[in-house]
Amino acid sequence: MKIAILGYGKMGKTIEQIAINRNHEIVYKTSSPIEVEELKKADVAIDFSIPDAAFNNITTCFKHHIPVACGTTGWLDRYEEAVKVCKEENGAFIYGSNFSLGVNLFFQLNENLAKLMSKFDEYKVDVEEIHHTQKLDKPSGTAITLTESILQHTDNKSWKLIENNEEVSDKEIPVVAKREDDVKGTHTIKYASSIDDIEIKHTAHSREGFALGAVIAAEWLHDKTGVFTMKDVLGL
Ligand SMILES: NC(=O)C1=CN([C@@H]2O[C@H](COP(=O)(O)OP(=O)(O)OC[C@H]3O[C@@H](n4cnc5c(N)ncnc54)[C@H](OP(=O)(O)O)[C@@H]3O)[C@@H](O)[C@H]2O)C=CC1
Ligand SMILES: O=C(O)C1=N[C@H](C(=O)O)C[C@H](O)C1
Repeated sequence: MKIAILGYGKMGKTIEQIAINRNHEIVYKTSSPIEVEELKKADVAIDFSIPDAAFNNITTCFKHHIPVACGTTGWLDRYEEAVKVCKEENGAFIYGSNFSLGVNLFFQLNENLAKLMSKFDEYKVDVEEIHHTQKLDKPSGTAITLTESILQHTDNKSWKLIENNEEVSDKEIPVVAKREDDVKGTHTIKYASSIDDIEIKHTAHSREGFALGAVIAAEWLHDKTGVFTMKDVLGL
């Protein structure tokens, strides 16, 4: 496939290496607003840019009928708008807050655990994410996906970002975001009671899992139209 990489930063560069190893050709890579004539050389685009750029990048892809896999986080307030444009343009779109196989399995584990724990009021849940200090958004997209899934399966009503030990109400899930040197991405879900704690945790050791998942998603998407998630790609 001919691939356009929108956002040639830490992830864009890792994606380039993995795509080349899988015999794809990178026909366009940019860290600036899209030049349409360059984009049109591609069969598929992969966006790992910045929160302020993702919506324009992906809707430009829809308008020019280039399928797009987007991993950029921190722009999700415009997700429904993006889906609408995709449908109007008969485009192809997959958004994943986290493209790694391990995290997508962890999403399933989190959902199953939330269903089980919803029957036991004595346990209070919290979510913690740790990332490198260059990350622009907080909490991480992955932490938001995990928390939204817990909300769907429990009596909790909303979540709250905790930065300075803020209080939370009984029905709020605290989401703690920490920034430490070069941490690639660590997510922990903890159910705590006065007697014991139950925790599940995913630790990324490198960016390769995210990048491989994104390339696999782009391969899967490139001949389709519609709006998809990694559950569709992985058959979960
Ligand atoms: N879904 C997933 O699996 C994963 C998602 N992510 C997400 O991917 C995104 C990128 O992460 P990462 O690579 O670490 O970040 P980086 O900051 O390393 O890369 C972002 C790149 O986007 C560039 N950029 C700025 N404006 C535009 C624009 N208009 N169009 C295209 N590119 C632009 C930046 O350029 P400049 O530096 O010049 O501003 C930079 O090169 C983040 O939102 C992150 O949360 C990260 C890992 C996994
Ligand atoms: O910015 C990152 O690095 C990461 N961002 C994604 C997120 O916000 O969840 C995925 C991964 O954790 C790495």
